[in-house]
Amino acid sequence: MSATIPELLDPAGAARCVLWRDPPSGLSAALVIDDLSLGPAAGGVRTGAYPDAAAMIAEAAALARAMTRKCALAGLDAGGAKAVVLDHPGLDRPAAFRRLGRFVAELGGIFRTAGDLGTTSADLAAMAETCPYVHADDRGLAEAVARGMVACVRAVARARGRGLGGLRVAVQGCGAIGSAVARALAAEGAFLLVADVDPRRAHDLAVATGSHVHDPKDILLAPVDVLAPCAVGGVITAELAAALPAWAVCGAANNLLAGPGVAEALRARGILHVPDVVASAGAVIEGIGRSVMGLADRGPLIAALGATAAELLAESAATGATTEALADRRAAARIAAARQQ
Ligand SMILES: NC(=O)c1ccc[n+]([C@@H]2O[C@H](COP(=O)([O-])OP(=O)(O)OC[C@H]3O[C@@H](n4cnc5c(N)ncnc54)[C@H](O)[C@@H]3O)[C@@H](O)[C@H]2O)c1
Repeated sequence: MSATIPELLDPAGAARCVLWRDPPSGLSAALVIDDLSLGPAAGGVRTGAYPDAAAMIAEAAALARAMTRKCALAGLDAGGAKAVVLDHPGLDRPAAFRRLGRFVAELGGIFRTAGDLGTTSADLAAMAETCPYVHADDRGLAEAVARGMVACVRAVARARGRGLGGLRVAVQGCGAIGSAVARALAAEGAFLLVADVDPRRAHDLAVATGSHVHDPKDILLAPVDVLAPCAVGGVITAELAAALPAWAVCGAANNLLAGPGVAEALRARGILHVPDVVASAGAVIEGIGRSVMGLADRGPLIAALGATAAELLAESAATGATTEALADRRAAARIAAARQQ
């Protein structure tokens, strides 16, 4: 990748990028702060293998942009950010995450963080030893995502005159989020197929929820009502959108559409789509609602995600615009209003 750092960030936004290195622990990390118009920037720490620094920054920038939209849509006093940590054989995880915590603490609270794909509970606990701006209760955050997802899946079901009982849902990914989502949907009587590239995780979740394990290679094409991708992003491509048996897509994986034309491909086929910036917002509502906004009860904001999903679906049906475009417009309007104050 030969792009410069400014080219990797959102050209319309006021993004900042910080690179951190700590040779003794093997830490290499990038932070992108996308927007601070509504308050401190919120976003998790993702840990993964990246070919180079440009790839890390590009991923952080795309995820930070999505966090800005997510916070704005959820009514939070927060902007968006994302940190990514390079996973490699020389990474001393406890030392690296303690060091990362100190780096984040130096920012004085403009970046509020938690877990994300590939970052473990132990990593977060190590980070929280050195940083007061880490929400280390990843289980509580996953349960908050699950509550928001249930509200959004209920909204798509209602749009088809259905309830959650007997609804067939395919859940891709049985990690922190996929597990919590599957448990919550199973408790509401949904019929679940679950899949993970780690067969043990899928098996354990299926046993715990009374659901069925599906082959991870074709879970996206499973003959279900609702597809719920809860693993990696970019899984809904234009080709998949053309072939999808499900009549709705509602997943918590961040940036789950592979490109800008995919939302329209789904809409053109009549597939109901809840943008992941709405469906997955439970965690950031829980974290920011408590630590920044001082809300004793974050439940109403999480429940409101279902109402937002229903409004976007209804507006999309009435206007022909995609739910993704409508969500973008709402988020941009709230941020523009805040910038004028
Ligand atoms: N953790 C949070 O608070 C949070 C909040 C909102 C959104 N999200 C998003 O939810 C998604 C999952 O995050 P998580 O925290 O559960 O991560 P995780 O690392 O705990 O779990 C991810 C799971 O997906 C599996 N997986 C990876 N690729 C797969 C594939 N191709 N097919 C099937 N399974 C696959 C992994 O084996 C793992 O079990 C991510 O996109 C993340 O950005 C996370």
